[in-house]
Amino acid sequence: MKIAVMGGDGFIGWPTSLHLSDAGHDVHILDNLSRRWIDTELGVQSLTPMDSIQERTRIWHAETGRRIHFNLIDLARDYELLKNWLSEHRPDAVIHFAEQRAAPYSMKSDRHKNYTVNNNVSATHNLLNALTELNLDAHLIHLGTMGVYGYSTVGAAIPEGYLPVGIETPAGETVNQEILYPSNPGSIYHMTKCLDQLLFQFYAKNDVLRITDLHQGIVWGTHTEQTRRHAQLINRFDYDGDYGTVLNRFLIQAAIGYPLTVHGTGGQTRAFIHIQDSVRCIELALKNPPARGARVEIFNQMTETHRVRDLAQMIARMSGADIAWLPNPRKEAAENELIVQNEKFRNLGLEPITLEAGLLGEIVDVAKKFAYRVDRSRVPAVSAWTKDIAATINHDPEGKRLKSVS
Ligand SMILES: O=c1ccn([C@@H]2O[C@H](COP(=O)(O)OP(=O)(O)O[C@H]3O[C@H](CS(=O)(=O)O)[C@@H](O)[C@H](O)[C@H]3O)[C@@H](O)[C@H]2O)c(=O)[nH]1
Repeated sequence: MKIAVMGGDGFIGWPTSLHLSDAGHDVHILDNLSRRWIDTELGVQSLTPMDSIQERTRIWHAETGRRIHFNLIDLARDYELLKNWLSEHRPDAVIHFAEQRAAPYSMKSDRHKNYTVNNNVSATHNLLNALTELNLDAHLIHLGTMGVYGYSTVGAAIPEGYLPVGIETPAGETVNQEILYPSNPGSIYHMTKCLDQLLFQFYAKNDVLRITDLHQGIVWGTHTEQTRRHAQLINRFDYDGDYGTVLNRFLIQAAIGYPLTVHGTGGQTRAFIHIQDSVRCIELALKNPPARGARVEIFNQMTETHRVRDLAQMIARMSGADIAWLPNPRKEAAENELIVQNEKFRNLGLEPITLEAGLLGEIVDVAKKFAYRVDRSRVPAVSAWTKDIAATINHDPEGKRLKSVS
């Protein structure tokens, strides 16, 4: 297949591009390199040393003989460029990662909120609009988030995208139907993914686009089979307070002797998936497109759920690290349960990498190896969800804002 990977220079886009190229597909990356600019804005860098995208694709070609093509295109701003590219190349599938994906970054300031909404919603809409205008029947796979469901569960399992409901008619009969699971975003970033869902629903109905939306949990790990092949193919690894996700942050914190930064009581339960399984799921989705005219196909792309404090305690036991119980910079439920249905990928043959089996290897491989590259001052998460919360947590130097360390 000819596949366009929008955002193919990012944390999941890059290993996905390699994985699909390795599987024999003709891969074309479209990316505006915004993650690299945001690193510069924030004054942080990936834990792992990353080469330019041109250099990465050159090494891939030297290693495998396969070409991955790179196009510097901004989906949100360069509509005509995007449309011209799609018109010329007419890909069989488009994988859409080209969005600002960090919740803390999206909450940093009014400017960051505007950027995240404008970038994410425009990128998604431009893509849908161009596919429709060009009459291009490419399967669109979008990387969505588990966060669209929210975390105020009532003890019931979260279905894969659609909720069966019974509505009573005036005649007293019950009409059964399935509706898109009610959105309940916890950040501006998550809100943009909820808006994406509506855009998909409309275009699938109105213009019979074939769309798959992957509601992914928190990704951990950094290597995939292909990124291990050469030092310069390595994936990025974010550890800073804005882009670092919880488990990868705990791993690097343990490696550098920094107390594990648990927000609040650590009672938040979240869904997780290893990066290797994430790229496998994307390939499975690619092989199983919805029919033309079908509703948006939705998968829950996660393999395990864990409570944040349980993860911290597990890593503390394994590594001897301390745990810091911090005031939570986010507005979120202090404690929640989370049960998620994920049978669709399991039925398609996914055999997940478990945390238990994979975790130690990740600590040794990546966190310890590159610990010397960490800037400790960039570890704290200082982006606050409200002005009131900001007043209580910001401007505290390392260590001083720890409520307690155990
Ligand atoms: O040092 C930290 C960092 C985070 N947390 C807590 O861990 C939980 C998860 O935070 P996270 O930063 O790992 O994940 P999140 O902000 O939800 O976003 C990440 O995970 C999402 C999937 S999900 O969480 O919505 O399932 C993806 O969509 C996003 O792109 C990705 O950045 C939150 O309760 C947070 O307060 C800590 O206790 N300590």
